[in-house]
Amino acid sequence: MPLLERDCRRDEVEEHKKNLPLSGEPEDYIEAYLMEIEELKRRGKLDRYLSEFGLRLNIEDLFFAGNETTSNTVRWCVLFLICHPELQEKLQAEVDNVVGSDRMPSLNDRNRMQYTQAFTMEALRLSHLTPLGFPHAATEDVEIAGFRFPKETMFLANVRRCHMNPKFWPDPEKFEPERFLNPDGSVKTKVPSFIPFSFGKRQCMGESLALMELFLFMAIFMQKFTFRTTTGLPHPKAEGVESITWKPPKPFQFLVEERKH
Ligand code: HEM
Repeated sequence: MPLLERDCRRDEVEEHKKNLPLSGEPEDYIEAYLMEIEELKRRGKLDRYLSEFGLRLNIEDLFFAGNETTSNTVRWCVLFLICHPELQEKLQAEVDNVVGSDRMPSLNDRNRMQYTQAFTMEALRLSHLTPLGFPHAATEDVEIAGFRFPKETMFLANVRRCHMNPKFWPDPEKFEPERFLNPDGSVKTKVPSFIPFSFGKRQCMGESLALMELFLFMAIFMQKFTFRTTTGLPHPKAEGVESITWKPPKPFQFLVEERKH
């Protein structure tokens, strides 16, 4: 039996099973899933799509899809901060104005912290963490724009090309959060050629969660710390590890200084 099938997340699921049967609202995803299995079993309607093995794979998927992506985007954000100390000052001014230093930033502050949101979006654009998205295959023969694609043709979303296309992004290599702001300072909601979470039926399920997390990371970092290079000079260039599937930033050193309010 493959290792994944035998061991993956078994302990978490077994731990949750000790709380069953539950009567009230589920407290987390695992409880909700297990309760649904129980309910379908009771009604004689359990099919092969819901199972404990499926649950364990789902948990593994969520950890994989949500963990590396978000943590690498935070690393990109820190790298862009040390490349652009002047933008870091703008972010700090925004959090100081909106939140101050007596309480932690929260998601309720998000709508009033447009520059922080725009900075994060620009980091997502320029890092294009998944340069070609994830591969998908046609489930049947299709014709698109006059081209015929047989069943099982592999399709890739060219995220890198969309994010670096000068038609949509003048001077595309430049890190410029203002691209994501309307003239009145509000954040743009529909941005053509911006697909960090891909698009269509299989687009990232964690997009809203990721944007919430990234906002909180940036707002809290900027309230509490200043990030600098070890030389005191701006970091020369934000470079990633070049690969067609995955683009984390190249390793870099930095100093974290606590802000005195
Ligand atoms: C900055 C953070 C993130 C980025 C850049 C990102 C990006 C992506 C991309 C490009 C895809 C592929 C979509 C496709 O197949 O066309 C994807 C899929 C997915 N993401 Fe994310 N993601 C992020 C965070 C998260 C988080 C926090 C979660 C959940 C905890 C998550 C869960 C998923 C799942 C479950 C899928 C598969 C969706 C499916 O195949 O139907 N992601 N993500």
